[in-house]
Amino acid sequence: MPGEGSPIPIIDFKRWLKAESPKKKEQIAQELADACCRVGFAYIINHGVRDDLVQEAFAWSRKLFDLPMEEKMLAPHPPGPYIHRGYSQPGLEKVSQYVHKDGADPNAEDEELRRVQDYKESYEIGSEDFPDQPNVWLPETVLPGFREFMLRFYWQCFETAKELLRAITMGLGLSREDAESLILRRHTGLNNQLRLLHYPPIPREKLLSIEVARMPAHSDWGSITMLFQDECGGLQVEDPNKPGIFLDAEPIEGALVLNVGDLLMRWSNDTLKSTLHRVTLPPAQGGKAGEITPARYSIPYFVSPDPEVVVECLIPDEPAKYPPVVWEDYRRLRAKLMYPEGETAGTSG
Ligand SMILES: O=C(O)CCC(=O)C(=O)O
Ligand SMILES: [Fe+2]
Repeated sequence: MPGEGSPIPIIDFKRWLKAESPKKKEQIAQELADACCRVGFAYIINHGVRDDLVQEAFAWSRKLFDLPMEEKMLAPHPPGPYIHRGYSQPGLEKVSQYVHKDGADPNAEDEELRRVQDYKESYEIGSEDFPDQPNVWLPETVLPGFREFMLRFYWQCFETAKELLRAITMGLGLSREDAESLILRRHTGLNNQLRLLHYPPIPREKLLSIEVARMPAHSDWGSITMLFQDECGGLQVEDPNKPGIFLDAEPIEGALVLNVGDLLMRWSNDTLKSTLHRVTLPPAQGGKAGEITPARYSIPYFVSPDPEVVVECLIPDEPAKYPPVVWEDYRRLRAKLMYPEGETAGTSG
């Protein structure tokens, strides 16, 4: 069975959602927090997002990316890195762990980073109640029902996200009251991001020779990420015991992949790990010359606090490893080189 022997633990979240006693809840919370401390990643089964909704989300995603380019371009990602919504065609977004250096020329840094393009396309969706990041929708006639479904899915995912956040923070030792006031209340759902991702088929050699990438190694920036992936495979997670070595995080039917982002790492003073991960060749392929790697679809849901929230060490009696940071400032710092400054979808790639 995929996942067997993997250092990424499989957690049955029904044991939290349907726990008969606070003691049982505590147990599962500790298991989850332990996975987040050791690996930063866990497979979550019985997570509470209904399977028919997940399947429908993938069906919509396929429909969206199957549209002709001119139609997808009716919902273009706005110019520059700071508003992250709408459609990005292959080559527009460049994922990396690189952070803009003060005083450096961002154009030169950007050119260097973009030598290897990410061969993927994406569509980003947020809540409708957040004017700083307005959604960019396709005209309803192009994909009738898409908008309504995606917003419903967004809020469904948030229900599970809140429970996961609750369990992780209580597993870390926070009282229920502290978990609510310090973490949950700062995550109203306003500022999450639902991302549809499509990695088109590509000759294996192009990925092997790093002529192009699917998604290079990076940590996620926010609090937690819930990832739904199709059966293709290709997600890899850095081995917690061997830096630089990446392990396959093979898809497990019905499971979502949970990972800790930079903010929970900072809040917990590095107790919780924000682990590097990437998307590359799927495992166990024949490797014949000219072989084409199949298309891959994935749907991450990034959970973040509200923009003005200050993130600082919550662990008592420990010297803070990171200075306090406002989430929106940190997001901008990480976003700066992901999209060419001032360039809009359609003028790149
Ligand atoms: O496509 C995937 O499986 C991973 C996506 C991811 O890591 C991201 O978008 O941050
Ligand atoms: Fe990621």
